[in-house]
Amino acid sequence: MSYREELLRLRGERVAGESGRFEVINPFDGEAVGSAAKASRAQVEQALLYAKQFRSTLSRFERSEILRRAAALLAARADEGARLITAESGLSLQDSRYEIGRVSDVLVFGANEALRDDGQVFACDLTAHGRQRKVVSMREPLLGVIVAITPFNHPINQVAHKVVPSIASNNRLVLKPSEKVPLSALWFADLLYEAGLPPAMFQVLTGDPAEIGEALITHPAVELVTFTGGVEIGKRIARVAGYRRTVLELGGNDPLIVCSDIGEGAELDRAVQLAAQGSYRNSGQRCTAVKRILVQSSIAERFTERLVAATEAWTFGDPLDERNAMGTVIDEVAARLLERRVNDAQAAGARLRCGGQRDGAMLAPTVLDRVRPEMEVVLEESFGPISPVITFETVDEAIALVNASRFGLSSGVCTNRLDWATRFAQQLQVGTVNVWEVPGYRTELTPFGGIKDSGLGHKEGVQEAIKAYTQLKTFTLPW
Ligand SMILES: NC(=O)c1ccc[n+]([C@@H]2O[C@H](COP(=O)([O-])OP(=O)(O)OC[C@H]3O[C@@H](n4cnc5c(N)ncnc54)[C@H](O)[C@@H]3O)[C@@H](O)[C@H]2O)c1
Repeated sequence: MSYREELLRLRGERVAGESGRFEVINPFDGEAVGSAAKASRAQVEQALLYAKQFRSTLSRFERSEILRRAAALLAARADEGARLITAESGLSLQDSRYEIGRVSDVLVFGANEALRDDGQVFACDLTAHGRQRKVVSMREPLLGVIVAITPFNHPINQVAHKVVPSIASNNRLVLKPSEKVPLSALWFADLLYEAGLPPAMFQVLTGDPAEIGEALITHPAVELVTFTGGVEIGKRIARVAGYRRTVLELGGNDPLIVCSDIGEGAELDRAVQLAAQGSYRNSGQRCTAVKRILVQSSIAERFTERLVAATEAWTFGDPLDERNAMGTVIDEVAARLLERRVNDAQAAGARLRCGGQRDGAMLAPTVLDRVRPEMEVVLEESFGPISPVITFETVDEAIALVNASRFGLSSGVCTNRLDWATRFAQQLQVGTVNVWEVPGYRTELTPFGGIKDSGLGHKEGVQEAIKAYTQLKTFTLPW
């Protein structure tokens, strides 16, 4: 892949950053993939004012067509997009291709939702003091600008989940993508412009978050800040955002709970596959990756043996090699942190069953058992390919273990007992309970998001994001 020298997407033009440039490094081989512009605070102001003065008059049909054309362009360039994601993130091509498929779904759902008017008509003669009137509800785009800030772990899909609902609802959005993976966000922006998107509806500012972060969050033109990323930055945004809407999608520490009623036959293998996929796909860097595996003690040893076999069969290495299921984590600093947590857990009594080796930003898929809840590897979000196995005796204990976490994003449950599945669904303090699926299972359309430190309960997913990006106005009529 040739070196990409990128510019801002500002006021409908490609513009150099007033604060210089930064390099984007391939985490696998340490080579520079390209460089991106550092926007200045003055350029943040320019972008926001340009967006603020623009009011889109695109019809539902026109917005839907832009998104459909973008989906067609993406399909035609899927390989190019996947290779760019892999080059700047170290994710395997298998993972990157999967991500492109998800982005396509976001575009298609966005195109469909753009055509859907969810306005309601309410009769008013429903009570003794009612009257012969009607209340009609309708959605309008925000008056102010949307600012979106995205993390590194799904370089294009995180961006798609912000901008597609914004286009579908006729808003204007300014994006600051992760400085670790800015190139694929800019590539995706160009694809949307080519599909006919007016540039004022989507601008991209790359740069140093320490320099431009606060300006993006506090400028008076900004009505909504939508952020996906870690808890620390998310809470900081909540503190400084002031009187404006925020949507915060933060970290997770999701469990896969494996109950003994499934036995030790084929269903145990199914649970093992879910554990491995949930832990290692996307290099374990999903907010909803399996970060703790809770196994009922009577089947724990058989489960762990088979998980070790599945983990040793998980291919990893050069992300561009199509045979490898897994590439690197985002950088060596992240890999070293994971390695240290694995070592600390061992020192505190956990047993390393396989993996644990690190080479640069590459951490081998790793299974630990005899893990206790107070070990850092499970107490904190460990954003990488680690399967820590914790045992439990009763359903009550499993629920208490999950709920003791400060996170509350999603969960997966392997049981065939409806009474247990129902208890988990009712009592786990999380945004999602997936029975016989990984915690990360979702469609791009459906509501998604966490509680506690994982978020304030505002949901994403194309449909919910459109709700967050609009104001619901009512008008009443005398009939
Ligand atoms: N809940 C979800 O939907 C979801 C999805 C994916 C990832 N995540 C979380 O994201 C995290 C990993 O991503 P990350 O390491 O890129 O997260 P991060 O919090 O380090 O960075 C996220 C974004 O915030 C920006 N940022 C940093 N400092 C800022 C500041 N002072 N002001 C404004 N913006 C600032 C970064 O540049 C980046 O664009 C994990 O915790 C993961 O769980 C959550």
